[in-house]
Amino acid sequence: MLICIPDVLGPEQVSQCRQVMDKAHWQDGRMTAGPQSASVKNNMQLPAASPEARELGDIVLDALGRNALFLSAALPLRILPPMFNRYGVGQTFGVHVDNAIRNVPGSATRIRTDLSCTLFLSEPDEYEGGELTIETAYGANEVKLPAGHAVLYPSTSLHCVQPVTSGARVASFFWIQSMIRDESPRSMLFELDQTIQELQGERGLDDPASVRLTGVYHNLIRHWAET
Ligand SMILES: O=C(O)CCC(=O)C(=O)O
Ligand SMILES: [Fe+2]
Repeated sequence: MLICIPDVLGPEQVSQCRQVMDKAHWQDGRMTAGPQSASVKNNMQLPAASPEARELGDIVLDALGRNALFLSAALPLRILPPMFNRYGVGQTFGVHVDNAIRNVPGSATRIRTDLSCTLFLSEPDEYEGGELTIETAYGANEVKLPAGHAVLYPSTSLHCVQPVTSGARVASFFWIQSMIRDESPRSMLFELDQTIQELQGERGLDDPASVRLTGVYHNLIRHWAET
């Protein structure tokens, strides 16, 4: 399942991020890639330990923690510190799958990457190309979203970033270990949660059928979740 999450950051937060990124020192993106992805990766990144990456990462994490759609879709257990990338003209990231396990920089903690997320920080009219192409069972999806919007997709998917042919594309990207390891139960829980919220909107929070369904939702989480 591929989910677009609008307005993770508002316009002021996007411009705050952009100002910090404009002044930051960038490094070759291959520094954080495994051997297969390094061979197809050609972009720039903010060093993970840099003050800029930490400052911006906190803004993104804070926004994610308040985003009901993100929380419902990802059911996050751990989120890796957000990273930031830039593709100038001619830069691209060829087809790859993200590493299954990643170390949290500067700690012994490792996370399993269940979900990958790109939060767009450039407006679509600032660059040509640069679509994030995600392969799904139903074909390839090309994703290019307004600045401040994010796409969440299973880390099991093959994906690539098309070459940028004019302008530059900046984004935040990060990985999530979900409380629900597998895509299929996670998607069902998301559907159920969204449906319950719709029912509650129509019938009120104390509608008996919605209350029973809310019970089912939590009991399924109890059944499936790793904490
Ligand atoms: O830039 C993007 O949208 C995705 C980056 C990516 O796939 C990666 O760093 O593994
Ligand atoms: Fe990737």
